[in-house]
Amino acid sequence: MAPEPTTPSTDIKVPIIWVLGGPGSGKGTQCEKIVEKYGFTHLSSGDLLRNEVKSGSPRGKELTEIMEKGELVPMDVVLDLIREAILKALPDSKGFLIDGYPREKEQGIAFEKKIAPVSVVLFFDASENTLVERLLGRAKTSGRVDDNEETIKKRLNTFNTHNDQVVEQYTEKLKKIDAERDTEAIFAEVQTYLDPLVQA
Ligand SMILES: Nc1ncnc2c1ncn2[C@@H]1O[C@H](COP(=O)(O)OP(=O)(O)O)[C@@H](O)[C@H]1O
Ligand SMILES: [Mg+2]
Repeated sequence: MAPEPTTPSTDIKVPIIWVLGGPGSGKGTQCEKIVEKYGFTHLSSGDLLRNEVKSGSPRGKELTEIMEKGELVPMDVVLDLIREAILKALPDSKGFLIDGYPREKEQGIAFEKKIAPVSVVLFFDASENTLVERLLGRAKTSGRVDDNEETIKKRLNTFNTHNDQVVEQYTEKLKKIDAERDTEAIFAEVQTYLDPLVQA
């Protein structure tokens, strides 16, 4: 394997899309549809973290404790995992969907500094009632340690504390999308933001 560059990978020419929204806002659902149409590489920070946990590494064990509390894991860990995954997929990728990252203002700044500038920020906006309802529905089948009522409340609280500061850094790039609607209506709007990125 080639050694990792120590400066931002200025050779990333494909679009980078951040997918933001509270837990249960439909990020994963929309990313699936985006992958199907655009063939982008989907990287969910949550999945990367959960895979690290499964690997049983010391880093994974530390993460389990934090995730069970519904808190945010240290920024460098997430960014390293995302960076490794991007570099690995880069040779064949048409673009990257970064699902659930950044969760904090500093994470966004660090990403653009260490990896590459973001092309578009999709923010799926839904009320707290909607989020809780959907997560309790997902809990029946997901098997996720954090899909229970107590942790859900903490995750929503964590999200609400940080998200405003994340999104207020972006103006033109930020696309705030009403995520209370059905999946197809949301995806129709999503396409209006992504189509321009892939036109020659
Ligand atoms: N637009 C929608 N309308 C109703 N339910 C939805 C919608 N989008 C997603 N869901 C459901 O809500 C739950 C959470 O969706 P998910 O995509 O996993 O959210 P996230 O990745 O943002 O946490 C899932 O059970 C999913 O099927
Ligand atoms: Mg998800």
